[in-house]
Amino acid sequence: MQDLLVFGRTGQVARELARLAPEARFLDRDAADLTRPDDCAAALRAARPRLVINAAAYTAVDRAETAARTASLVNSLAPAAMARAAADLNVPFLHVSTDYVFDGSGDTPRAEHAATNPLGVYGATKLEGEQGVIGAGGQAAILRTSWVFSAHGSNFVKTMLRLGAERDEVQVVDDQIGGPTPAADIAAALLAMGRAMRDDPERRGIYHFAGAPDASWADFATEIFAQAGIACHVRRIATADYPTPAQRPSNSRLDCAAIARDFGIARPDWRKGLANVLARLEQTT
Ligand SMILES: NC(=O)C1=CN([C@@H]2O[C@H](COP(=O)(O)OP(=O)(O)OC[C@H]3O[C@@H](n4cnc5c(N)ncnc54)[C@H](OP(=O)(O)O)[C@@H]3O)[C@@H](O)[C@H]2O)C=CC1
Ligand SMILES: Cc1cn([C@H]2C[C@H](O)[C@@H](COP(=O)(O)OP(=O)(O)O[C@H]3O[C@@H](C)C(=O)[C@@H](O)[C@H]3O)O2)c(=O)[nH]c1=O
Ligand SMILES: [Mg+2]
Repeated sequence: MQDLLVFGRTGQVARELARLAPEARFLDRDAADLTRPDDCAAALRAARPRLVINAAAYTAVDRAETAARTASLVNSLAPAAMARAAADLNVPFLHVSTDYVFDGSGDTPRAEHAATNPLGVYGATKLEGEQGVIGAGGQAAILRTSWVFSAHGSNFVKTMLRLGAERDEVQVVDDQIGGPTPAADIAAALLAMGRAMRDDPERRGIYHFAGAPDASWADFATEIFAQAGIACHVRRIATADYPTPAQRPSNSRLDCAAIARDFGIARPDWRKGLANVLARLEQTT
Protein backbone atom coordinates (compact mmCIF):
# COMPACT_ATOMS: atom_id res chain seq x y z
CA MET A 1 0.00 0.00 0.00
CA GLN A 2 1.45 3.37 -1.03
CA ASP A 3 1.80 6.26 1.42
CA LEU A 4 1.13 4.11 4.46
CA LEU A 5 2.86 5.23 7.66
CA VAL A 6 3.19 2.72 10.53
CA PHE A 7 4.24 3.56 14.09
CA GLY A 8 6.22 0.51 15.24
CA ARG A 9 8.67 -1.68 13.36
CA THR A 10 9.83 -4.41 15.73
CA GLY A 11 6.53 -5.54 17.28
CA GLN A 12 4.47 -8.57 16.30
CA VAL A 13 1.82 -6.69 14.32
CA ALA A 14 4.30 -4.24 12.80
CA ARG A 15 6.48 -7.07 11.47
CA GLU A 16 3.48 -8.73 9.85
CA LEU A 17 2.44 -5.40 8.33
CA ALA A 18 5.95 -5.18 6.88
CA ARG A 19 5.54 -8.59 5.27
CA LEU A 20 2.22 -7.63 3.68
CA ALA A 21 3.09 -4.02 2.85
CA PRO A 22 6.87 -3.78 2.49
CA GLU A 23 6.57 -0.46 0.66
CA ALA A 24 5.10 1.24 3.75
CA ARG A 25 7.18 3.46 6.05
CA PHE A 26 7.80 2.03 9.51
CA LEU A 27 8.89 4.28 12.38
CA ASP A 28 10.83 2.53 15.13
CA ARG A 29 11.57 3.92 18.59
CA ASP A 30 14.49 5.98 17.26
CA ALA A 31 12.33 7.62 14.59
CA ALA A 32 9.31 8.19 16.85
CA ASP A 33 9.50 7.58 20.60
CA LEU A 34 5.98 7.19 21.97
CA THR A 35 7.05 8.56 25.35
CA ARG A 36 7.26 11.84 23.39
CA PRO A 37 3.77 12.34 21.95
CA ASP A 38 4.58 15.69 20.32
CA ASP A 39 7.49 14.10 18.42
CA CYS A 40 5.10 11.41 17.14
CA ALA A 41 2.67 14.04 15.89
CA ALA A 42 5.53 15.91 14.21
CA ALA A 43 6.82 12.71 12.56
CA LEU A 44 3.34 12.00 11.25
CA ARG A 45 2.97 15.50 9.79
CA ALA A 46 6.44 15.34 8.20
CA ALA A 47 5.68 12.00 6.51
CA ARG A 48 2.58 13.32 4.68
CA PRO A 49 0.95 9.85 4.57
CA ARG A 50 -2.41 8.88 3.10
CA LEU A 51 -3.06 6.33 5.86
CA VAL A 52 -1.61 5.87 9.35
CA ILE A 53 -1.54 2.73 11.50
CA ASN A 54 -0.31 2.74 15.10
CA ALA A 55 1.14 -0.71 15.86
CA ALA A 56 3.33 0.36 18.80
CA ALA A 57 2.31 0.06 22.43
CA TYR A 58 3.49 -0.62 25.98
CA THR A 59 2.41 -4.29 26.16
CA ALA A 60 4.18 -5.61 29.29
CA VAL A 61 1.01 -6.16 31.34
CA ASP A 62 2.64 -6.89 34.71
CA ARG A 63 5.43 -4.33 34.38
CA ALA A 64 2.85 -1.63 33.55
CA GLU A 65 1.53 -1.87 37.11
CA THR A 66 4.67 -0.08 38.32
CA ALA A 67 5.30 1.98 35.15
CA ALA A 68 2.02 3.83 34.87
CA ARG A 69 3.59 7.08 33.66
CA THR A 70 5.40 5.44 30.73
CA ALA A 71 2.43 3.23 29.90
CA SER A 72 0.18 6.29 29.88
CA LEU A 73 2.46 8.24 27.54
CA VAL A 74 2.86 5.31 25.13
CA ASN A 75 -0.66 3.87 25.22
CA SER A 76 -2.76 7.00 25.79
CA LEU A 77 -1.09 10.32 25.06
CA ALA A 78 0.94 9.32 21.98
CA PRO A 79 -1.98 7.69 20.10
CA ALA A 80 -4.14 10.72 20.93
CA ALA A 81 -1.48 13.07 19.56
CA MET A 82 -1.12 10.93 16.42
CA ALA A 83 -4.88 10.89 15.90
CA ARG A 84 -5.08 14.69 16.21
CA ALA A 85 -2.28 15.11 13.67
CA ALA A 86 -4.00 12.66 11.31
CA ALA A 87 -7.28 14.53 11.73
CA ASP A 88 -5.53 17.82 10.87
CA LEU A 89 -4.15 16.24 7.68
CA ASN A 90 -7.52 14.62 6.98
CA VAL A 91 -6.04 11.11 6.67
CA PRO A 92 -7.55 7.92 8.15
CA PHE A 93 -5.99 6.67 11.39
CA LEU A 94 -6.06 3.04 12.54
CA HIS A 95 -5.24 2.05 16.10
CA VAL A 96 -5.02 -1.33 17.86
CA SER A 97 -6.51 -2.01 21.27
CA THR A 98 -7.20 -4.93 23.57
CA ASP A 99 -9.67 -7.20 25.33
CA TYR A 100 -8.05 -5.96 28.57
CA VAL A 101 -10.21 -2.79 28.42
CA PHE A 102 -12.96 -5.07 29.80
CA ASP A 103 -13.24 -6.58 33.28
CA GLY A 104 -14.04 -10.04 31.95
CA SER A 105 -17.21 -10.62 33.94
CA GLY A 106 -19.82 -13.06 32.63
CA ASP A 107 -19.30 -15.76 30.04
CA THR A 108 -20.69 -14.37 26.81
CA PRO A 109 -18.86 -12.53 24.00
CA ARG A 110 -18.71 -8.74 24.33
CA ALA A 111 -19.75 -6.38 21.56
CA GLU A 112 -18.01 -3.08 20.85
CA HIS A 113 -20.48 -0.97 22.83
CA ALA A 114 -20.26 -3.13 25.99
CA ALA A 115 -19.20 -1.31 29.14
CA THR A 116 -15.44 -1.09 29.67
CA ASN A 117 -13.82 -1.51 33.09
CA PRO A 118 -10.10 -2.33 32.90
CA LEU A 119 -8.59 -4.38 35.73
CA GLY A 120 -5.02 -3.05 35.47
CA VAL A 121 -2.79 -0.22 34.31
CA TYR A 122 -2.20 -1.67 30.84
CA GLY A 123 -5.94 -1.95 30.15
CA ALA A 124 -6.67 1.44 31.69
CA THR A 125 -4.03 3.19 29.57
CA LYS A 126 -5.22 1.37 26.42
CA LEU A 127 -8.79 2.52 27.16
CA GLU A 128 -7.62 6.13 27.58
CA GLY A 129 -5.82 5.75 24.26
CA GLU A 130 -9.06 4.64 22.59
CA GLN A 131 -10.86 7.66 24.03
CA GLY A 132 -8.11 10.01 22.92
CA VAL A 133 -8.12 8.58 19.40
CA ILE A 134 -11.91 8.82 19.01
CA GLY A 135 -11.91 12.22 20.75
CA ALA A 136 -9.51 13.63 18.15
CA GLY A 137 -12.54 13.79 15.89
CA GLY A 138 -10.96 12.61 12.65
CA GLN A 139 -11.59 9.48 10.60
CA ALA A 140 -10.33 6.89 13.07
CA ALA A 141 -10.92 3.19 13.62
CA ILE A 142 -9.84 1.01 16.52
CA LEU A 143 -9.31 -2.72 16.18
CA ARG A 144 -9.67 -4.43 19.54
CA THR A 145 -7.96 -7.81 19.48
CA SER A 146 -6.70 -10.39 21.98
CA TRP A 147 -3.97 -12.89 22.81
CA VAL A 148 -1.69 -11.99 19.87
CA PHE A 149 0.93 -14.48 18.75
CA SER A 150 3.48 -14.72 15.94
CA ALA A 151 6.94 -16.03 15.16
CA HIS A 152 8.42 -12.76 16.45
CA GLY A 153 8.73 -11.00 19.76
CA SER A 154 7.49 -12.29 23.05
CA ASN A 155 4.18 -14.09 23.16
CA PHE A 156 2.51 -17.11 24.77
CA VAL A 157 3.42 -19.52 21.95
CA LYS A 158 7.11 -18.77 22.22
CA THR A 159 6.94 -18.92 26.03
CA MET A 160 5.30 -22.38 25.89
CA LEU A 161 7.84 -23.67 23.35
CA ARG A 162 10.63 -22.55 25.67
CA LEU A 163 9.06 -24.03 28.81
CA GLY A 164 8.05 -27.22 26.98
CA ALA A 165 11.67 -27.84 26.00
CA GLU A 166 12.82 -27.47 29.62
CA ARG A 167 10.09 -29.25 31.62
CA ASP A 168 7.82 -32.31 31.64
CA GLU A 169 4.89 -30.31 32.90
CA VAL A 170 3.62 -26.73 32.81
CA GLN A 171 0.83 -25.32 34.92
CA VAL A 172 -1.51 -23.13 32.89
CA VAL A 173 -4.68 -21.29 33.85
CA ASP A 174 -7.86 -22.90 32.56
CA ASP A 175 -10.37 -20.27 33.70
CA GLN A 176 -9.46 -17.34 31.42
CA ILE A 177 -11.21 -17.75 28.06
CA GLY A 178 -10.47 -15.75 24.90
CA GLY A 179 -9.51 -15.80 21.26
CA PRO A 180 -5.84 -16.35 20.41
CA THR A 181 -5.12 -14.16 17.37
CA PRO A 182 -2.32 -14.53 14.80
CA ALA A 183 -0.54 -11.20 14.23
CA ALA A 184 -0.56 -11.95 10.49
CA ASP A 185 -4.38 -11.92 10.45
CA ILE A 186 -4.44 -8.66 12.41
CA ALA A 187 -2.11 -7.07 9.86
CA ALA A 188 -4.30 -8.25 6.98
CA ALA A 189 -7.43 -6.96 8.72
CA LEU A 190 -5.83 -3.56 9.34
CA LEU A 191 -4.80 -3.20 5.70
CA ALA A 192 -8.28 -4.18 4.48
CA MET A 193 -9.87 -1.69 6.87
CA GLY A 194 -7.41 0.99 5.80
CA ARG A 195 -8.25 0.50 2.13
CA ALA A 196 -11.97 0.66 2.87
CA MET A 197 -11.51 3.80 5.00
CA ARG A 198 -9.58 5.56 2.24
CA ASP A 199 -12.41 4.75 -0.16
CA ASP A 200 -15.18 5.80 2.20
CA PRO A 201 -14.68 8.59 4.76
CA GLU A 202 -17.78 7.42 6.65
CA ARG A 203 -16.04 4.23 7.77
CA ARG A 204 -14.76 4.59 11.33
CA GLY A 205 -15.35 3.34 14.87
CA ILE A 206 -14.43 0.49 17.16
CA TYR A 207 -14.29 -3.12 15.89
CA HIS A 208 -13.56 -6.42 17.62
CA PHE A 209 -11.37 -9.03 15.93
CA ALA A 210 -10.10 -12.27 17.49
CA GLY A 211 -9.20 -15.75 16.38
CA ALA A 212 -11.65 -18.65 16.74
CA PRO A 213 -12.57 -20.87 18.49
CA ASP A 214 -12.54 -19.33 21.96
CA ALA A 215 -10.21 -21.27 24.27
CA SER A 216 -8.57 -21.15 27.68
CA TRP A 217 -4.84 -20.50 27.99
CA ALA A 218 -4.54 -24.18 28.99
CA ASP A 219 -6.38 -25.22 25.79
CA PHE A 220 -4.01 -22.98 23.83
CA ALA A 221 -0.93 -24.52 25.51
CA THR A 222 -2.25 -28.03 24.84
CA GLU A 223 -2.68 -27.29 21.13
CA ILE A 224 0.79 -25.68 20.94
CA PHE A 225 2.45 -28.82 22.35
CA ALA A 226 0.31 -31.12 20.17
CA GLN A 227 1.19 -29.28 16.96
CA ALA A 228 4.85 -28.87 17.90
CA GLY A 229 5.18 -32.53 18.87
CA ILE A 230 6.41 -31.64 22.37
CA ALA A 231 5.75 -34.15 25.15
CA CYS A 232 4.93 -31.71 27.94
CA HIS A 233 1.88 -32.21 30.14
CA VAL A 234 -0.41 -29.22 30.64
CA ARG A 235 -1.69 -29.16 34.21
CA ARG A 236 -4.87 -27.10 34.25
CA ILE A 237 -4.94 -24.68 37.17
CA ALA A 238 -7.11 -21.83 38.43
CA THR A 239 -6.07 -18.18 38.14
CA ALA A 240 -6.01 -18.09 41.97
CA ASP A 241 -3.11 -20.55 41.80
CA TYR A 242 -1.10 -18.39 39.37
CA PRO A 243 -0.63 -15.03 41.10
CA THR A 244 0.51 -12.12 38.90
CA PRO A 245 0.96 -8.38 39.61
CA ALA A 246 -1.84 -7.48 37.17
CA GLN A 247 -5.22 -9.13 37.21
CA ARG A 248 -6.40 -10.53 33.82
CA PRO A 249 -10.03 -10.75 32.64
CA SER A 250 -11.63 -14.21 33.03
CA ASN A 251 -13.89 -13.71 30.04
CA SER A 252 -12.03 -12.23 27.08
CA ARG A 253 -14.53 -13.43 24.47
CA LEU A 254 -15.00 -10.73 21.80
CA ASP A 255 -18.13 -10.58 19.63
CA CYS A 256 -16.68 -10.10 16.13
CA ALA A 257 -19.93 -9.75 14.17
CA ALA A 258 -19.53 -6.04 13.31
CA ILE A 259 -16.22 -6.36 11.42
CA ALA A 260 -17.70 -9.27 9.45
CA ARG A 261 -20.79 -7.23 8.59
CA ASP A 262 -19.04 -3.92 7.77
CA PHE A 263 -15.74 -5.12 6.28
CA GLY A 264 -16.37 -8.76 5.34
CA ILE A 265 -13.57 -9.88 7.69
CA ALA A 266 -14.19 -13.24 9.40
CA ARG A 267 -12.60 -14.61 12.55
CA PRO A 268 -9.51 -16.61 11.54
CA ASP A 269 -8.98 -20.14 12.91
CA TRP A 270 -6.03 -19.64 15.29
CA ARG A 271 -5.08 -23.33 15.00
CA LYS A 272 -4.19 -22.73 11.32
CA GLY A 273 -2.34 -19.55 12.28
CA LEU A 274 -0.45 -21.56 14.89
CA ALA A 275 0.61 -24.10 12.27
CA ASN A 276 1.94 -21.26 10.09
CA VAL A 277 3.87 -19.75 12.99
CA LEU A 278 5.41 -23.10 13.97
CA ALA A 279 6.43 -23.69 10.35
CA ARG A 280 8.12 -20.29 10.25
CA LEU A 281 9.91 -20.88 13.55
CA GLU A 282 11.06 -24.24 12.17
CA GLN A 283 12.61 -22.51 9.14
CA THR A 284 14.53 -20.03 11.27
CA THR A 285 16.00 -22.44 13.83
N1 LIG B 1 0.46 -8.71 22.38
C1 LIG B 1 -0.82 -9.01 22.62
O1 LIG B 1 -1.13 -10.10 23.10
C2 LIG B 1 -1.89 -8.02 22.29
C3 LIG B 1 -1.60 -6.79 21.76
N2 LIG B 1 -2.62 -5.89 21.50
C4 LIG B 1 -2.30 -4.59 20.93
O2 LIG B 1 -1.81 -4.80 19.62
C5 LIG B 1 -0.87 -3.79 19.29
C6 LIG B 1 0.40 -4.43 18.77
O3 LIG B 1 0.91 -5.26 19.79
P1 LIG B 1 2.13 -6.24 19.52
O4 LIG B 1 2.47 -6.25 18.08
O5 LIG B 1 1.86 -7.51 20.24
O6 LIG B 1 3.27 -5.46 20.33
P2 LIG B 1 4.71 -5.99 20.77
O7 LIG B 1 4.70 -6.10 22.24
O8 LIG B 1 5.12 -7.15 19.94
O9 LIG B 1 5.62 -4.76 20.34
C7 LIG B 1 5.43 -3.50 20.89
C8 LIG B 1 5.95 -2.50 19.90
O10 LIG B 1 5.78 -1.18 20.45
C9 LIG B 1 7.03 -0.53 20.39
N3 LIG B 1 7.19 0.43 21.46
C10 LIG B 1 7.03 0.23 22.79
N4 LIG B 1 7.34 1.37 23.46
C11 LIG B 1 7.70 2.29 22.52
C12 LIG B 1 8.14 3.63 22.58
N5 LIG B 1 8.28 4.28 23.74
N6 LIG B 1 8.40 4.27 21.41
C13 LIG B 1 8.29 3.63 20.25
N7 LIG B 1 7.89 2.36 20.12
C14 LIG B 1 7.61 1.70 21.25
C15 LIG B 1 8.06 -1.64 20.53
O11 LIG B 1 9.31 -1.18 20.10
P3 LIG B 1 10.69 -1.73 20.74
O12 LIG B 1 10.97 -3.04 20.05
O13 LIG B 1 11.67 -0.67 20.45
O14 LIG B 1 10.43 -1.93 22.22
C16 LIG B 1 7.44 -2.67 19.62
O15 LIG B 1 7.68 -2.38 18.27
C17 LIG B 1 -0.71 -2.94 20.55
O16 LIG B 1 -1.56 -1.83 20.45
C18 LIG B 1 -1.20 -3.84 21.66
O17 LIG B 1 -1.71 -3.11 22.76
C19 LIG B 1 -3.93 -6.19 21.70
C20 LIG B 1 -4.28 -7.41 22.21
C21 LIG B 1 -3.29 -8.43 22.53
C1 LIG C 1 3.75 -18.41 31.19
C2 LIG C 1 2.48 -18.87 31.85
C3 LIG C 1 1.37 -18.03 31.85
N1 LIG C 1 0.22 -18.42 32.45
C4 LIG C 1 -0.96 -17.56 32.38
C5 LIG C 1 -0.78 -16.12 32.81
C6 LIG C 1 -1.83 -15.40 32.02
O1 LIG C 1 -3.06 -15.45 32.71
C7 LIG C 1 -1.92 -16.22 30.75
C8 LIG C 1 -1.19 -15.64 29.55
O2 LIG C 1 0.11 -15.25 29.94
P1 LIG C 1 0.82 -14.01 29.23
O3 LIG C 1 1.87 -13.51 30.14
O4 LIG C 1 1.16 -14.38 27.84
O5 LIG C 1 -0.41 -13.02 29.23
P2 LIG C 1 -0.49 -11.48 28.92
O6 LIG C 1 0.85 -10.91 28.70
O7 LIG C 1 -1.37 -10.91 29.95
O8 LIG C 1 -1.25 -11.46 27.51
C9 LIG C 1 -1.97 -10.30 27.18
O9 LIG C 1 -1.09 -9.37 26.60
C10 LIG C 1 -1.69 -8.11 26.37
C11 LIG C 1 -0.65 -7.24 25.68
C12 LIG C 1 -3.02 -8.17 25.71
O10 LIG C 1 -3.46 -7.19 25.14
C13 LIG C 1 -3.89 -9.37 25.96
O11 LIG C 1 -4.81 -9.60 24.91
C14 LIG C 1 -3.10 -10.63 26.24
O12 LIG C 1 -2.57 -11.20 25.07
O13 LIG C 1 -1.38 -17.51 31.05
C15 LIG C 1 0.12 -19.67 33.09
O14 LIG C 1 -0.94 -20.02 33.64
N2 LIG C 1 1.21 -20.50 33.09
C16 LIG C 1 2.40 -20.14 32.53
O15 LIG C 1 3.38 -20.92 32.58
MG1 LIG D 1 2.76 -10.73 27.75
